[in-house]
Amino acid sequence: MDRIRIRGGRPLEGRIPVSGAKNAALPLMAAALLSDGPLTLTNVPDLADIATMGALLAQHGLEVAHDRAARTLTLSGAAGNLVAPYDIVRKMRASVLVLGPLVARFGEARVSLPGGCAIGTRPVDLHLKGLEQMGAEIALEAGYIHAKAPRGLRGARILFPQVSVGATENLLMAATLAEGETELVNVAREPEIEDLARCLIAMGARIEGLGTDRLRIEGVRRLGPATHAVIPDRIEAGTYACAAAITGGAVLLEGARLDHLGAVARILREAGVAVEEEPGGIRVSRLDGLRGTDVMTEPFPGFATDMQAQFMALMSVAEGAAMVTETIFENRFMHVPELNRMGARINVHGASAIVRGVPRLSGAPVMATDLRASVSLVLAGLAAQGETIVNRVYHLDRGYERVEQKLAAVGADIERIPG
Ligand SMILES: CC(=O)N[C@H]1[C@@H](OP(=O)(O)OP(=O)(O)OC[C@H]2O[C@@H](n3ccc(=O)[nH]c3=O)[C@H](O)[C@@H]2O)O[C@H](CO)[C@@H](O)[C@@H]1O
Ligand SMILES: C=C(OP(=O)(O)O)C(=O)O
Repeated sequence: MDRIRIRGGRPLEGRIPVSGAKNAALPLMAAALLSDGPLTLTNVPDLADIATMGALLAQHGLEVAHDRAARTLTLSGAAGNLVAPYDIVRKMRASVLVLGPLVARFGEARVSLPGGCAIGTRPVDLHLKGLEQMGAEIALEAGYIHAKAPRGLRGARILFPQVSVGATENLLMAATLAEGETELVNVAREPEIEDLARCLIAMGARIEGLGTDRLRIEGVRRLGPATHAVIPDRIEAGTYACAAAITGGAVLLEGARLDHLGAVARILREAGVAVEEEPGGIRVSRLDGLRGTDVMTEPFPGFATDMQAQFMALMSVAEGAAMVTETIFENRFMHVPELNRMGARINVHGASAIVRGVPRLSGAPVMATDLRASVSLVLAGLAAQGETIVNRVYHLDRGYERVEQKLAAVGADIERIPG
């Protein structure tokens, strides 16, 4: 298994290109099941998760043409096999996003239950209840969700008791081919949802309410071909903003969008980081010292849970204390013991962590069990004195494209050790 070696202490200076968003690209790929295509996606990041979703769609029967150099993915054909097997779904929870499109288009699907993961139990009850409201019959059999709607789905008014990104995406896709009107209320407003809706509209779907917490979808008989550019990855941008800040550097995040950062930009500014939009992207630089700043994760436009671990790494070297409260996932503090091994002073009390800033972290061998926890250790390593080895790099490869190359290009002493 590959590892990453970092020798910390170098301020990052220069430009970092921001890739297309993983969490936008994955549902967009699932949307290809709704038509014969071709659906051409541009600005697709080259990541392990994209390869996994490509393999899932290929085994459903789609033709998947991925031109990595051109960052383009073309998906065409109709699904012949309606089963999403455990072996693929277990690798990536976003696989469950094939459920809505398959049932809406083919009247049936068998999708492995994704199960829990390192950050929490992550049930899919809201996805299933919504599909039931649209007329699907759902049974759980041998670890699989079996959904049937032989006469197709019908429009419904679905009120989400809790904001869910994945359930919004699954039901939005399903509703595009349902008979009649669907109203989705209290939907997630993450930029990835609007990106999906725009692509569906380009395919011929009728959707209103983009960017709001209420989506109205008038079902159509069929969807057609489209070409769509994936939005820039706001979490990758936020991560590299923290990298610049933790090293006392200044970088231009090429292609990043300030309106997609939501509360992340405001909180970084409160912490003493300059965040300014420029024609080519977002410029981030640390002003004087970092200030301990409290933060609570919330659905968009609140502070993203996917930025919590990175911000905690930043706060571990800030002046004063910060309270970091995680409200989305029940177990998303696995980075804490590892950061503490690097000299951080963090205590967890239930859903909150108190971070008491220290003047300096020290390098250590570390590992993490999920994507954002892993990258928070990379950030800590960039600021730490001495050498840090981050193990289990496959977590990073799920969501960060060429992380070591992008950071080395702006002055970090970082390399991948194949193994
Ligand atoms: C591929 C992708 O885009 N992943 C993102 C997506 O995950 P994902 O779509 O899985 O996250 P959700 O927004 O659905 O989850 C939010 C909360 O709702 C709960 N819940 C969700 C569905 C459900 O049926 N029942 C239920 O109880 C979850 O356990 C969690 O506590 O949004 C998360 C929240 O911004 C991000 O951290 C993930 O990076
Ligand atoms: C939690 C994440 O992804 P997933 O939902 O695919 O696990 C993430 O991107 O931080």
